[in-house]
Order: sequence, then C-alpha cells, then structure tokens
Amino acid sequence: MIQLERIGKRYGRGPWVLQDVDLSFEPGELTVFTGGNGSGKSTLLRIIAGVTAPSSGRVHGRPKSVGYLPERFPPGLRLSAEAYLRHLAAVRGVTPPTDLLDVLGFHGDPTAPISTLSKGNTQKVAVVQAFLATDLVVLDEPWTGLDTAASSVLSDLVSSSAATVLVTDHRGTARGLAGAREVVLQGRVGATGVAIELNRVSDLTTTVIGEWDGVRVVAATDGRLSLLVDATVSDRVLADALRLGCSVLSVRT
Ligand SMILES: Nc1ncnc2c1ncn2[C@@H]1O[C@H](COP(=O)(O)OP(=O)(O)OP(=O)(O)O)[C@@H](O)[C@H]1O
Repeated sequence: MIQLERIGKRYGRGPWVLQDVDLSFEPGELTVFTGGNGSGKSTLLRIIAGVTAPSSGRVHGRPKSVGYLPERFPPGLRLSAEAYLRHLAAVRGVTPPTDLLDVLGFHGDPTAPISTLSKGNTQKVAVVQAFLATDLVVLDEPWTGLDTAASSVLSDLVSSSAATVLVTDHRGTARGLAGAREVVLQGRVGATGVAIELNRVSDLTTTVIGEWDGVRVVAATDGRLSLLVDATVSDRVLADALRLGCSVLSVRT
C-alpha cells in the first residue's frame, strides 16, 4: 500500500499549495483526482510519482516500477518513438509493447524523432511509456489530445490495469470508470490549524461542511473527508460533524 503522510508543498517561499494531505492507495486501486485549476493535482501526482519532493510529510511504500505521464510531455525529444520505448522497456526489464501503439491508433512514423510527431501521436507514445511500469502508473490528464478511439482504448487500459493507477482528468472521463475512487482536491490551503479526518460523510454533507467558516476541505474521497480547520472553530466543527452522522477518524493539531 502507498501511504501519504501529512504531505505539504510550497514552491520556494510561495503559498502552500498542499498541506497535510493524508491518503492511501491499495495495490491495483484506481484513483481519480479532480479539483479546480491550481488546486494542486499535478503537484500531488508529481510528489507521489517521486518526480518532485514534498516540502513536508512523506510518501511511504512507493513501489519500484513507477510510470509517470506528465501533463506536458517534454518537447524536443530527438529519439524516435520506437527507440524511446525500446530504451525505457529495457530500463524497466519488460518487453517493448509495440502493439500497444497500434492499438491506440498511432499513425505517425515510429522511426521519426518524437519532436516531429503530432500532438495526439506524441500523447500516445507518452501513454505507452507510462504503462511500461508494472506497479504504479501516474497519469496527468492522459486523455488530452487523444481522438475518440484512442480515448476509449485508454479508458480500458486505465480501468483494467493490474497496477495502482492515479489519474487526473478535468473532463470527467475517468470518474465514470468502473471501480474508480474520486479524490477531490479543493484548492490552496494557506493557514495551519487543526487537521480533522472524518468518515461516513455523504456527498451532501461534504458540500455542507465545505461551506462552514474556518473550514478548508483538503481532500474528499469515498465517504472520507480531510479538513483543515481554524483552531477557534474546531470544537464546534467536530460537534456539528458528529450531529450530521459523520464519525471522527483523527484530529491533529
Ligand atoms: N514549478 C512551480 N513553481 C511555482 N509554482 C508552481 C509550480 N508548479 C505549480 N505551481 C503552483 O502550484 C499551484 C498548483 O498547481 P498544480 O499545477 O499542481 O495544480 P493543478 O490542480 O494541477 O492545476 P491545473 O488543473 O490548472 O493543471 C498553482 O498555483 C501553480 O501556480
């Protein structure tokens, strides 16, 4: 199991983008991260993939074989799709999945530099390289630029993968996939306070609690809610949450 323990991130001396994020991911589980622009989805995915270091907190249990598809694939890659995938497959000790490019409907020249491919064809190469990983596949907006046929192949890949799959998707394609758990990141959390984790929270209750003064929702998953609450209102928040039928999993100051 991969566990995030009190993950926080700020860039330089800027505001905190993420604060006190506690989440866990079971092997083989599919998690979809949603939330508004700038709510920290890409940042959190990069931290989980090990590409960016958190400013505070730790990631426990990150497996060895991690595939990461960034929101923007690095431009100017001179390697061809064929050579690039062969190289990455060798690094990961797996067979290059040349047929997966075909299944995705790759229409470019596999021997041409990736930098000369169309956006959609480049994205197909990016998708294939991420799925070379066997344990954890982290995909940041992977449906971007894909045509309808390729989008549906990707949806199948995402929902049938044996790996733990974490994905962001602002269009909502992934939310409807079988077995997907949704984690909603709800924006920048600037102030420290009391971190409260609640269980047995309905969607309606999540909305209600998110409106309370002094309360910031850090993450909302299936029935679970992580909050950062001003110390001045934390007792009242706990009492009101219990009254709404939630149970309290943890309270930290
Ligand atoms: N390298 C960076 N340096 C400075 N600030 C950054 C950097 N990367 C992200 N940020 C800031 O962190 C915040 C969260 O950005 P992030 O890209 O993680 O959010 P997001 O939810 O993925 O947004 P979007 O939906 O627009 O892609 C934003 O305010 C962004 O400006």
